Amino acid sequence: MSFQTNPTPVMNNFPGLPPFPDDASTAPLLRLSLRKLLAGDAAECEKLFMSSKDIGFFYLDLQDVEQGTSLLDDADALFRVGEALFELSPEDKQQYDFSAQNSYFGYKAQGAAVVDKQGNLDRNEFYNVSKDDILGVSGQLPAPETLHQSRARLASFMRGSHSIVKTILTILNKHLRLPEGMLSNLHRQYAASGDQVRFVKAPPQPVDDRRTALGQHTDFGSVTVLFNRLGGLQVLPPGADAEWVYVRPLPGHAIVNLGDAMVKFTNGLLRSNIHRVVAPPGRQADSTRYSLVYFARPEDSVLLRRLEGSEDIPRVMDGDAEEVVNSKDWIIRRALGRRVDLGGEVDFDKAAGTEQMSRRIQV
Ligand SMILES: O=C(O)CCC(=O)C(=O)O
Ligand SMILES: [Fe+2]
Repeated sequence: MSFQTNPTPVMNNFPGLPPFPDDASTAPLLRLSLRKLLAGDAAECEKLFMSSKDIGFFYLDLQDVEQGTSLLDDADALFRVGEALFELSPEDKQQYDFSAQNSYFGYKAQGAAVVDKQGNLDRNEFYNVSKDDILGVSGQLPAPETLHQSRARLASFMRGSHSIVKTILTILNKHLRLPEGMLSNLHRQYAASGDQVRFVKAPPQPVDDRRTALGQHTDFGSVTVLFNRLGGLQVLPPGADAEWVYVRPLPGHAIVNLGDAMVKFTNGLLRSNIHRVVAPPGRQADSTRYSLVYFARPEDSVLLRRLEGSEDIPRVMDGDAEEVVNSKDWIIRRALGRRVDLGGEVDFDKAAGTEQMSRRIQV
């Protein structure tokens, strides 16, 4: 297969879905090429570092290299798996909610979590599939037949996404001037971690009652690779007067963003942007919205704190010292802390991540 060397043209809309409205305000995210990043193109790697510091979100063009097109094929296949998965009856799906066992893998019904301090409930359902389960690092969780049949596809998608995450981490490692391989070694594919695929479904909302489907948050882990097709994802740019803007989905691209772990490792040098999901804009609001996500997280036992070994990473000031938590506990607290169906009181702030730092508001 041959690939062009110029940036691939952007196709604005997904065939078969209503278009994203041209008048919606959108985040000006950079569009990076996976092929160039893999080739070590200096300008492209610099753009990756800048985006990771300023916004913490970018598009990754997957169309110009085989590793990218095969990930796009896997994502297409898994979109179909996601549709079938959520067709199961509510009772069938509920059997796979493992939150009572302190696990965030498996199913989360719509309305099982709060989206804000006022206690409004979410409007999407999830199914979280563990990387360790699919790649044989841990035992297998019970799962619906649809997922059993898709294990090979899930494994391929997980390996492909993980490999892209490693490419990103290696570039960031170099630009941060950390000892060689440091970030990568905290994210070994075959070590126990909270890495997961998430299937998401949000049905169209009533015309007179459109609300936030997924509350504002920063992602809990290191790097997120996201595929969505309808608008609705919004980011909050830095600064006190910032207003929410949409991230326009682009065919052939993943949306990549950094999570809390990267903020903690770099004491705020890299940014994990606050984002949320609202009803899709314009004519898209009447369609069912699906997304597919790969969340890469540090290995379970990794402590989330400033990494040693680079003068470029700001020192933690006296008085700013934070509680040090390992990756596993951090994710459990964040993932389950806003669930309303676990019998306890929900303390919205206790389940927070690096949102406050993400705002970049000087106090
Ligand atoms: O559905 C999306 O576009 C984003 C989902 C998301 O932010 C998440 O699951 O953490
Ligand atoms: Fe997210």
